[in-house]
Amino acid sequence: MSVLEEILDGVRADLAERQSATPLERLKEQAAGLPGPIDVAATLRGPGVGVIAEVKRASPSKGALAAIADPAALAHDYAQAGACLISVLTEERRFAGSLADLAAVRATVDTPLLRKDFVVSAYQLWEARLHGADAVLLIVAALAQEALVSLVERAESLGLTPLVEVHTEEEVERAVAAGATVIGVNSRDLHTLQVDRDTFRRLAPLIPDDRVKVAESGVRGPHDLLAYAGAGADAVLVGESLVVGGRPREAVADLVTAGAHPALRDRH
Ligand SMILES: O=C(O)c1ccccc1NCC(=O)[C@H](O)[C@H](O)COP(=O)(O)O
Repeated sequence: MSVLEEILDGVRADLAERQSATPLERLKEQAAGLPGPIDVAATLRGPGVGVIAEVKRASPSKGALAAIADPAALAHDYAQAGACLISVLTEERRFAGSLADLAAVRATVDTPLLRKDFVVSAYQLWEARLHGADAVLLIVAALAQEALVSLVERAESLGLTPLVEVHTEEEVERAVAAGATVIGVNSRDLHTLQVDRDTFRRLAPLIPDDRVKVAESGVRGPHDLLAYAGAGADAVLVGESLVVGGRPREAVADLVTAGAHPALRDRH
């Protein structure tokens, strides 16, 4: 069984428990009257190359990364440093995240938020909405095409922007066919966990120019952002290097400065 399949097994088991504790109808009632999410595709089309900063405590590839006692304080640092979107991992077993983290971050920053999880059901979209997300990750490798199309539509109907993640040529085709507006190329292979930054350079030309292109994983500093930008990225998603370096605010600020370079300003 691959790491991704193991993660998905755990996600489905935890989801079944939450669904039996709180039926979908109850979630919908709780979400009624919430302010509408921000249009994250429009945010990512802003000038320069945007920085999506991730609250990431642990990962299957590295184990524990950082003891983040106060995810809201970390997100506040990210926001102050100019991150255009904050990604909050909510998967509990392998990433040590939670929906409580997402809600705490929402209560603290106005920056748009991405619920970063392994979404397999519309129930998780309602949870995302209820806990303050503006966008949700949908991983093509984790979903059959019918489910992907349905989740893209359901997310958009709730005002959530789907960030549709791909890692292969075939997955790019599936994301485009599903109508994804924002497509993330993950340089990390979710089966082997190997990071190959060249993946973005290979796949980006296959993504139509009217879609937003996000380069995910493996950003160690401004030089990697600039390399992804040179290959056509509109934004980069960064986790590990921000939380292990001990200077998250400065690390995001350095990336934001690189992404705002005049040569990158009018690229959209
Ligand atoms: O990070 C992992 O080990 C991982 C393993 C299996 C599935 C997903 C995984 N990570 C999710 C991500 O895509 C990253 O958190 C995100 O792109 C940031 O990457 P990085 O900057 O390399 O931490």
